[in-house]
Amino acid sequence: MPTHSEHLRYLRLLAQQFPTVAAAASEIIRIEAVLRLPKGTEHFMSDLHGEHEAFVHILNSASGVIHEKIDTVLGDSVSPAERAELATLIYYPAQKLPELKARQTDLAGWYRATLLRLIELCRFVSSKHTRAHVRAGLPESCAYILDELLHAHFEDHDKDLYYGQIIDSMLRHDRADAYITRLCEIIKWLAVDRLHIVGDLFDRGPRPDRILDSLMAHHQVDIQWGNHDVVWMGAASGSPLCILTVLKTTLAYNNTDTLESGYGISLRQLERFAQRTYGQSDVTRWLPHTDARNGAAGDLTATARMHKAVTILMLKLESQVIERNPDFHMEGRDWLQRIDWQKGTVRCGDSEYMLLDRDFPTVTPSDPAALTAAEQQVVDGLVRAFAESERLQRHVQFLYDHGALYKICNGNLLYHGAVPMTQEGEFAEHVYEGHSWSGKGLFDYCDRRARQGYFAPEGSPARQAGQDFLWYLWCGAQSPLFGRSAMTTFERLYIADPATHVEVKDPYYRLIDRPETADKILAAFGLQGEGCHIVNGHVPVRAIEGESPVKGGGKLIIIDGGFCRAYHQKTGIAGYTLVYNSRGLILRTHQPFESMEKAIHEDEDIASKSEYIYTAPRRIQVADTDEGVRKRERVRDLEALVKAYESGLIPQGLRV
Ligand SMILES: O=P(O)(O)OC[C@H]1O[C@](O)(COP(=O)(O)O)[C@@H](O)[C@@H]1O
Ligand SMILES: [Mn+2]
Repeated sequence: MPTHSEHLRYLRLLAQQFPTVAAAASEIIRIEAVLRLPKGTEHFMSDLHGEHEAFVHILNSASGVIHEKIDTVLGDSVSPAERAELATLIYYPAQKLPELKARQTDLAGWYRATLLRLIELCRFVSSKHTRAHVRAGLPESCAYILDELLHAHFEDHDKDLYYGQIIDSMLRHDRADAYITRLCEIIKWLAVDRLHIVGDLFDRGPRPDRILDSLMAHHQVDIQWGNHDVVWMGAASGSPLCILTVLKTTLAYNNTDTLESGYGISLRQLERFAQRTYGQSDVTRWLPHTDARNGAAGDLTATARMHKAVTILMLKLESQVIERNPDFHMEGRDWLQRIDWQKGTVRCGDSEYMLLDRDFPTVTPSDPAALTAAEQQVVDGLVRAFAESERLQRHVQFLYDHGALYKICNGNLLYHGAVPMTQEGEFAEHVYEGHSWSGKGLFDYCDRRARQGYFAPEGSPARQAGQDFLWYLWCGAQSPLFGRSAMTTFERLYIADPATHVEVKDPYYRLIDRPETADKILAAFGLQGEGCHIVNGHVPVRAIEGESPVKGGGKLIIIDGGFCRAYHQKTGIAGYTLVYNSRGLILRTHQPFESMEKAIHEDEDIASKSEYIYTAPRRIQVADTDEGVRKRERVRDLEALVKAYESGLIPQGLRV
């Protein structure tokens, strides 16, 4: 609670902005009007995994929201094919506009019809917003005309004539393309207020860097980090182990483009080292995943050699990190210390297994975690290249600025992985740095440690500890971003017995089938009530086996977007996204996306099914949202200011 004098000081500051009773009162009236508007639409996606084309399509189409608006506004008077064409134009104006223009025999007529349709649509999507909000988002060059088009009244004059005149003059001055493009952008902007990304932007798919560029251009986005994101954040922070881990996945998916073209990180030095060291080795086991083997045979062999080189480097650095972090309790996964170099076997759990690859030319058995001089050089070069990639640094800075381990927004709790639990359904306790953490406390602790890896002073022990923790968040058994017993990368590469490949899910994933688990988690994060839900990513939903993404009696939804092509066979469906508008929470089920090429030229949209999983008892207003809480506080302050004016405590018209 502020003291009386602090409060007065604050009111005097507010008085600078609203110097009279009239000014303060009209601001109160304006805010109260906004509070009664319907809540803006939120759009949720997760597990994008570098599939930028599918991501851009879902983003542009707002998971089908745009198409629905078109259907509502234009209805049956316009054919389905023309509506689909208009939808494509809105999604991809730069690519679709030239194509459509080239096809017209009466171009002026087409311009008129298209502009009129876009204006109608724009008026419809702007109806939930105040005029000031819409005006603030209009590009300066077109602001005046667009404001006129969107807000003109036609009580006493002819709308068609008025629009007709404006459009004619746009055509005469060759401005129609610019206005069409602007209108398309505004429709997308107004249709979705806020975008939530529930983790895993990186890995497997080709261009996560392009996804990040799109997100950075978005008007309002937040990110809940996934395990694949934190390891890239660790890599950009300068953690050698995180760098090798992201390289391992990148090479296994033959995605060197992400690094070389996307981030300007050259793999030449690594490639030469791999050629020198493993040139004579059989690297068949190290070839990229079968569905990622596009490229010449020679290139694939070079990739396989690099894959092997980084894996062995990764194992060495894992050994070092595990040793210096007893808190992680990962000694059982310190593989290089568990190998019998003479016999060529490894101890996994209580059993001994033959190694499938016994070729370790860079390992000294007495000190297996030590890097050779040549390996150290490769690692140093990579650390420098990651640090010097400006684009990667910009992207990771953005992930820190707009991201967190979890988010609470308008009654919903969003996180990527799991809240670690005991078999009995209690929040599991974990001791780090001598303190025990669980539930929300564990999430807050992990968030702090993740930031430490990037923000603690260069070269400090705190920074290294934070980076080690970023790696733990990627694969640790108690990491809320991972939620599995172990990441069995080593076992899959080196041990034939498939029983060792199993990753056991945290009890959380069983317990979320019960409604009380979701309620317990929500309560721990300070949320309760009908409208509160948990939005979770991370695990592909096996729709093919009848699994539903809606758990906990409807309180928890797993929305792995299923963008990852490599997983389509497992899920039998592309995935899920969520839309939360003023009427409730809508689950969208999407079929796989073919390509942007097809979407643009054949108007092929992603087929989606949509179902309400929560219907609000009445239309949700801005007043019911987090923004509404802030606005109501503002109203209270302004009312106090009015009182202060009326009682003479603060003189009106005061300027300092
Ligand atoms: O299928 P891939 O790409 O080889 O990777 C498998 C690994 O990915 C993981 O599933 C983690 O990735 P997700 O966060 O996307 O689930 C690990 O549990 C597993 O070891
Ligand atoms: Mn994940």
